[in-house]
Amino acid sequence: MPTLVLIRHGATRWGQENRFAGWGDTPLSVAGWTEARKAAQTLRRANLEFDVAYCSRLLRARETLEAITETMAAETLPVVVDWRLNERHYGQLQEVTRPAAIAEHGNAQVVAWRRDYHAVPPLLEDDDPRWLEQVARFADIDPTRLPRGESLGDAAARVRPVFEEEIGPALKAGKRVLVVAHTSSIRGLARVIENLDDEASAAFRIATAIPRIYQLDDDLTPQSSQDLAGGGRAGVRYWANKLKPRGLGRF
Ligand SMILES: O=C(O)[C@H](O)COP(=O)(O)O
Repeated sequence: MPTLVLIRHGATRWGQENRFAGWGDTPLSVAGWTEARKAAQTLRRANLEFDVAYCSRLLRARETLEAITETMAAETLPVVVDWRLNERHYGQLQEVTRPAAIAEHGNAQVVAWRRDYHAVPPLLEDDDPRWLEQVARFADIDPTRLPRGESLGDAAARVRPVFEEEIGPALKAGKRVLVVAHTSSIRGLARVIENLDDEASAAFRIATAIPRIYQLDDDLTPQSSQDLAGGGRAGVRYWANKLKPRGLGRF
């Protein structure tokens, strides 16, 4: 039975400061490194091993994967780094603290930008230093393909082909797959895997550095999902979710 594990990166420095991160390249905080290593220990205790890892190109995801492979003594794990697994692009909100954004735009607007599936935050403009830095950081990608700000739906549409063209075929080929990404790129993957509608997609949440394990059938229809919380002496604790049949929304 194909097994897929999704992990959101560990806590970050900007997260500590309550800043919108998006495509901004904030590193893990000390706590983030610690929780990423704990996630790896939890995976080891659950006897999970991988044949390939897919990772976003943002530093916080790559550092999380580094912590996991070091802790699991799996440094030779093949890794595919794909910018399409990056976080949803937060446009002009990137680096701004949530309180500052609310002070400028009002709470209702900020809530809509965060959780309305189709709301697009203000886009980065050509002369914005954040855009210029992004174009330099992704110099190998045609800049017309790079987002300047995305809705949750835009990000999900960007992520979908990574599942359909890369992760799905790897699973069908019998590979055990680990994905290290972000709230909204994982939201996009969960939308495909669990067949979520817009409302359920927008409501989707995943905690930092808590592995989510899907058991899939050979058609990649999920049979169960589990959030693997820390172990301690009691051993690994699972929160198992019985998935409803496709089309009935999120369990
Ligand atoms: O990009 C970010 O800052 C977060 O990963 C997601 O932020 P949100 O929960 O405010 O959408």
